[in-house]
Amino acid sequence: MPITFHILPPCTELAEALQSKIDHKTKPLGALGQLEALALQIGLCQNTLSPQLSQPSIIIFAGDHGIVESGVSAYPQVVTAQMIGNFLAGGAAISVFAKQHGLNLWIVDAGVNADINPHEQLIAAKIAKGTQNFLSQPAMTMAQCLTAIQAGADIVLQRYNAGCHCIGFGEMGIGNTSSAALLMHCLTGIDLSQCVGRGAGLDDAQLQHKLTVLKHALAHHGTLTDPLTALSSFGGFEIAMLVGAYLKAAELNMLCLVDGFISTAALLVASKLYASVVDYCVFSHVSNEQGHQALLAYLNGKALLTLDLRLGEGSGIALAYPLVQSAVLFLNNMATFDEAQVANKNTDH
Ligand SMILES: O=C(O)c1ccc[n+]([C@@H]2O[C@H](COP(=O)([O-])O)[C@@H](O)[C@H]2O)c1
Ligand SMILES: Cc1cc2nc[nH]c2cc1C
Repeated sequence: MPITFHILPPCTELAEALQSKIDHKTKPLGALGQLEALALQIGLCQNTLSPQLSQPSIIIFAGDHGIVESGVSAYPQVVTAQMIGNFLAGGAAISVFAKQHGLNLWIVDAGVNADINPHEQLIAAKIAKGTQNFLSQPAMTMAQCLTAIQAGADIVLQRYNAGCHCIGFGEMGIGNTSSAALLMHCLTGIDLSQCVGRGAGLDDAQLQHKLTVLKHALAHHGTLTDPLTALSSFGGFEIAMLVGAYLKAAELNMLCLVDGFISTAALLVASKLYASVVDYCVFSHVSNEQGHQALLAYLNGKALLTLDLRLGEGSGIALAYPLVQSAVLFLNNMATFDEAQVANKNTDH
């Protein structure tokens, strides 16, 4: 890959000590279930027995998609730019939930088809005003794709340097479930019909049309199995930036929170470049978008929440964040059997 990341699997040296710390807490062995696995993962990612969720942040990458002119979304393209206004004004679901949980929120213009006014929470990184329609040409050039990956990585490095060690990535882009579905099909081999869903809200007939359009796109490009070629052919600028963001976060040993279908498809691309990136990721929820469950299974991911969300914009991350917080808090603050003078499990029979 022309851009290099240095991603190692999390160091397992502390695994035994972390498990022992978890097992000595005042609870039946294993009784905190998935939170125990989460605490262990966070400790391993940060390589410490006492992890911290400093400056937890969500970054939303936004971009527009040329394929929208082929009628694959229930909503018009202009919604992407309008929702950026809503994010910045504090009126979107993610604005409300991020504020509820004390999460910093940043919005990245990765390639929205409009001029966006400067704002203190806006990061201007526009590659172009939307991608090309991938029905008959690549969505972007390879040079644009690499620039976007690097930009996503640079944005994460800035947050890291500002003290952030726990980060989640959301996305906004009318049409981007079409990109995600094609990426999933090309890189997993799962049948296209299993990867294509209703997105922001297609009816049955519209869903059939979307599947037909995406089949035509595949017929034009062929089933691309090289991750960067698939990404530049079918991706959005926001998806390419997400790829760079995940890879940089993993390189920096940051805990990475994953949102819904599109965010997970971007992680799939990243994992085909560097498999260990997934070890740094926590899957916040299973989206209602057709394909997400199979995609999580492909990545061996176990999601924290099943709430039938299909919103994107990092909303599942914000909702799952209190569970991540609870995992860290029990590991750091719960009493051991000795400290609380509680009798431990019988070992004499
Ligand atoms: O996160 C998800 O699982 C998810 C599922 C369906 C739709 N979305 C959001 O809806 C938009 C894409 O839907 P569509 O139908 O325009 O491709 C985009 O802005 C996503 O954030 C997100
Ligand atoms: C209104 C709206 C809000 C969204 N947020 C993320 N994707 C979205 C798609 C639509 C259509």
